Amino acid sequence: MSAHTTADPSEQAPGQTPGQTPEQTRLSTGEDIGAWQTIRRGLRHSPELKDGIGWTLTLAVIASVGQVVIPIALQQTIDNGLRGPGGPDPSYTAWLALAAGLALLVTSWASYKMTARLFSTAERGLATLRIKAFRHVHDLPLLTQNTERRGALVSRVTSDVDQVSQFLVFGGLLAVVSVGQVLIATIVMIVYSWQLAIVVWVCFAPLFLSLRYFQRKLSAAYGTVRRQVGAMLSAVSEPVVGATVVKAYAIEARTQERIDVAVDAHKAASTRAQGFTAFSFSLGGLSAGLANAGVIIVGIWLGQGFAWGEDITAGKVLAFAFIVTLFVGPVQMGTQILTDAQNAIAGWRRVIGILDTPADLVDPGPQGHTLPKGAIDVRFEQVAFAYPGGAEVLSDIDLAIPAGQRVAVVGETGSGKSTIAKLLTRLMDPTRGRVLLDGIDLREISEAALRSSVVLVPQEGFLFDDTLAANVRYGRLGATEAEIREAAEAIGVGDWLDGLPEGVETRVGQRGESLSAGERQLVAMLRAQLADPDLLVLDEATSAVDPQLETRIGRALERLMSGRTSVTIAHRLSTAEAADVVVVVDRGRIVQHGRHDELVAQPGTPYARLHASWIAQHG
Ligand SMILES: Nc1ncnc2c1ncn2[C@@H]1O[C@H](COP(=O)(O)OP(=O)(O)OP(=O)(O)O)[C@@H](O)[C@H]1O
Repeated sequence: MSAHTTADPSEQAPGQTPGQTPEQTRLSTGEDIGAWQTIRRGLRHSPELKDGIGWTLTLAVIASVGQVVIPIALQQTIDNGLRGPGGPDPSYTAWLALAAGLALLVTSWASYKMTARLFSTAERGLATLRIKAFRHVHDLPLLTQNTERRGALVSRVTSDVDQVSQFLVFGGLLAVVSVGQVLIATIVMIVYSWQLAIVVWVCFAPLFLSLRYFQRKLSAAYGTVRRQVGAMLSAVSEPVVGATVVKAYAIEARTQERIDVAVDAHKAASTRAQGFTAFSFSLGGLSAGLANAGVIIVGIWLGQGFAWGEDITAGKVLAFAFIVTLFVGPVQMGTQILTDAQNAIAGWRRVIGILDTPADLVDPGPQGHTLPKGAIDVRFEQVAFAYPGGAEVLSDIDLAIPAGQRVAVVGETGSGKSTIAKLLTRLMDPTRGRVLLDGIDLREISEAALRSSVVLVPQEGFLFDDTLAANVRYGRLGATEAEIREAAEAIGVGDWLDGLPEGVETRVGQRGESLSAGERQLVAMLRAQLADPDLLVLDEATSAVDPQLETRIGRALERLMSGRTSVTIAHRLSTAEAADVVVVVDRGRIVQHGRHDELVAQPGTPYARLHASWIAQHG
């Protein structure tokens, strides 16, 4: 199969640094979704986030109201308990202290409950979002998945969701409490002295007025930060996946350079975003300082009866100083929340972007056709295919394969053989024409029926880090050990299984590294045999294995194909020789079709040339 099929696009774009946005991505970036729309849609995707919100808000209000108990108690103690008309009143002061203590207990309990609830709701809601996004990634056609760098894709369902979670737990909590505190602090300030309340609000006005501006700046800045996190993860994960190549070619320095560029790009984006935060935070500090000074100066002025004839008490001025801190804290925190919110929204957008990307290989579902059991006949009718943004790589493909026939597809590298296999197994749909199985257009066959009747055995079947049995069961979930054995006997690999240290329970290691290349092929065949397809599409492995194993693989293949229609992308002369029909593909077109001996007898044709080169290589 061509390297393009599974290669990461970033590997194909040497000029592109990891810090750059991969422009070829076909996954929606979500960047055109507005902030409010993101929140609305995010909540729709994770309805759990709204569960019990009423009670959580009530707890938040209790927690906020409790905050003003101290300044009010202080004012009452000073003005009525200590400096009351009849002198100090200890029992009144004691009652006040008791009431304040009780209020504080309730406030702390409410605050604890609210935090716990926010934590669990946020985690539940976001777990759903993560699962949904990940499922959708599975539904996306391979072609779309492969346009996004893997690290970036992973970051969308991991670190991007984490940002949302962090914000919802901490920022969301603080936002609720802060708004409550500002409102209550304002009410209490107005009750105590509307003039001092105006002083405080005037000092904070510039900050409030500039919030919208900062929000826009921060939104853009954090959009870049989230993108760079994805780029950084791909830059790091790629060399880990390709560690063998990195080591074999001693390209650690170049790889490190790519990582350094990605890390630098991320640092630059983060620093820029935090610059805005620092500025708005300082503006908050400045406003707070001004408000404190203003309250004391104007308070004393009013207290001395210099202005508006107000008679403000010492208790009120002191209470005011406390209330200003209640007001300042949340407002300053607000700027931090704004920052977190922008980071979270940028992350949320990218997750929603995944969900927005259409799964363009539409599954007709239960309404779709199923295929009757038994060997399948295949027809390509005027099929053409172009990869997105590229020229046609297959044109005018007409091919009829009767049920049970064994077909070998041959051609030069890059001629389009693997593309035919991908169309036949509906990993992609043709840009023109139709592919029919038993006379039914592939697009009308339900995905479940298709996958149970048609199996693709790729050149390098991916093995998961698990036991051999678990890997083979991807062919038929729930297959018993006896069924696995039966399948192994059917393709003649039972004795090989017995020879493994722990039989079917032998662990295969990451990507099957504990097995040899040839053994991995046997596992792939066993998996296919267990799946029991009616149409088998094989991309013949090119890796050379020892002659004994080669014979065993050949025999297993032979048995695997028997009684089924099979289409093999052949790289070996022996496979073409053994096939009922050989199809020769040249530059995206079928140029020859017939039995091996007929074709080889046509000198000067592409098949004759291929044949000559096989003979030259293998004698
Ligand atoms: N994902 C892709 N995106 C863009 N072009 C692609 C992609 N995959 C393959 N191609 C192009 O399509 C053409 C046919 O590729 P294909 O993989 O079908 O060839 P092949 O005959 O199977 O080659 P090989 O024998 O080397 O595996 C080639 O020109 C290739 O560059």
